[in-house]
Amino acid sequence: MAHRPRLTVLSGPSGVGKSTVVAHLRKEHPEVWLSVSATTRAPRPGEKHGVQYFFVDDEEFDKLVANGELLEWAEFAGNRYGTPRRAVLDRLEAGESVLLEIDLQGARLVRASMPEARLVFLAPPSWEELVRRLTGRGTEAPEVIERRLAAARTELAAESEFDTTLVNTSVQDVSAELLALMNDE
Ligand SMILES: Nc1ncnc2c1ncn2[C@@H]1O[C@H](COP(=O)(O)OP(=O)(O)OP(=O)(O)O)[C@@H](O)[C@H]1O
Ligand SMILES: Nc1nc2c(ncn2[C@@H]2O[C@H](COP(=O)(O)O)[C@@H](O)[C@H]2O)c(=O)[nH]1
Repeated sequence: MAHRPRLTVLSGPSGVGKSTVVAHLRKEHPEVWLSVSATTRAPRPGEKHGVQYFFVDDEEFDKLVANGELLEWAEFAGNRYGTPRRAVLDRLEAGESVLLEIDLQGARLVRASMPEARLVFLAPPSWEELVRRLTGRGTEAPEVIERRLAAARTELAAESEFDTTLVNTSVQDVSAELLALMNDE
């Protein structure tokens, strides 16, 4: 019997390894469909429009919101991020599984509008390791790292709102666990 279509939301503090885990999962299982969000954040070196994000300016983001084109959106550490609604609904309606990688505020909004969604929290092995990963990534200025760590304290305190927690000690192990959850009946 085919597994039923499922919306899976992966959240967790900035730097915990969400993108790394999802990239590993999709390399081994290219059939896993990940929603590409819109953001007002500037691209990091190597990021491409339409691949990691749809990079838009404030005016374009305002239009997406005004036209109801976002399933959810949130402001995170000084930038706005949102999930394009149509692409997600098309896949769910076609019976396919969908993966969203979004922040806590977005996860709460999805839970409110689509209670059947499965919410997965990715946790760091320790606070010190989270700081090491976020700092070691080398993509944000020190003041942005501070903002993201402040948000991380709030996100870690909300872990109990999620259906499942996965601890990101090993990228390989946790991506296999995530796939198993997505395929779970
Ligand atoms: N299991 C792991 N062990 C060691 N380092 C890891 C692990 N997972 C991810 N990392 C490293 O941690 C850093 C942050 O990872 P990543 O960018 O995937 O985090 P993120 O949760 O997507 O962050 P953000 O929410 O800010 O986009 C990267 O340098 C990545 O290589
Ligand atoms: N609510 C939403 N959050 C999103 C979305 N896309 C990404 N994110 C989250 O934003 C932060 C920061 O991401 P970064 O790429 O700037 O490091 C992180 O927690 C992402 O998961 C979205 O569409 N909606």
